[in-house]
Amino acid sequence: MARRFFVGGNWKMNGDQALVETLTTGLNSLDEGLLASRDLVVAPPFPYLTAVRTALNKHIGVAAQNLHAKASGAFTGEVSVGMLKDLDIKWAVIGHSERRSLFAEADETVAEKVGAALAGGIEAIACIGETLAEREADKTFEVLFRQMKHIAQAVSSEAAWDHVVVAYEPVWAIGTGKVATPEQAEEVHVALRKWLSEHVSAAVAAKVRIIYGGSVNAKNCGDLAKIADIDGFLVGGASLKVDDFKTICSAPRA
Ligand SMILES: O=C(CO)COP(=O)(O)O
Repeated sequence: MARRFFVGGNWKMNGDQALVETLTTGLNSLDEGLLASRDLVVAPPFPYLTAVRTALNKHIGVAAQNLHAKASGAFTGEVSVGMLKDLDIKWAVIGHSERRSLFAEADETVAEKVGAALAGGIEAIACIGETLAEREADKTFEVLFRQMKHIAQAVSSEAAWDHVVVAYEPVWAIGTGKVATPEQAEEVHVALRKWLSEHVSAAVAAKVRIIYGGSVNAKNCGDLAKIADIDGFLVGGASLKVDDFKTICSAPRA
């Protein structure tokens, strides 16, 4: 069965109430057939989650950009899975490279968060990606497979993989304007699927969505969306521009 195309918009620490209004109005005007056939998800900063959830058409999902693995307690500044569920937030971006590099999230922490999200009924957009130095040192696959291994250990069953989207975001392509070529992204996506087939199962490898993130924009999304192994996008900067993001959400497959 064809994997359902997924487009996520990660606002990062950007936006305000005016953007909430502009973006939600714009996305609500997308074609109903498109909304029914794809997963479109936006990840605003925590303070805007409820406003975005309330304003958006129910066919469009809302994601947190992070969560804490513990259910509650003395964790100042953190947000639990239960709180997200309470606000009707069904998705979370986990292990984004900015969390890993700027907030010292180790593979183990990312895995714990993925496990907590799945256990609590939140769909995980689990991010992996190599830095430029790692790519240049020929360590791309070593790094990606290590990150995947930790994530895979947190997914308790084949069925649980239905609630995981893997986002391949090469760090050198994030916010740099240097998009991976369709061939570079395809090479990695194919390798990740092979890894899943060998280390999890052929069924999981066939069904799990592997999306690409890193300088995706309204111009380059068309070529990337044609690649069979690219099941969608995680978009940063361009997700803040309503017309560009709508173009990306609508990018035709082959
Ligand atoms: O990090 C990203 C999405 O999570 C990608 O960001 P850019 O699209 O701004 O490169």
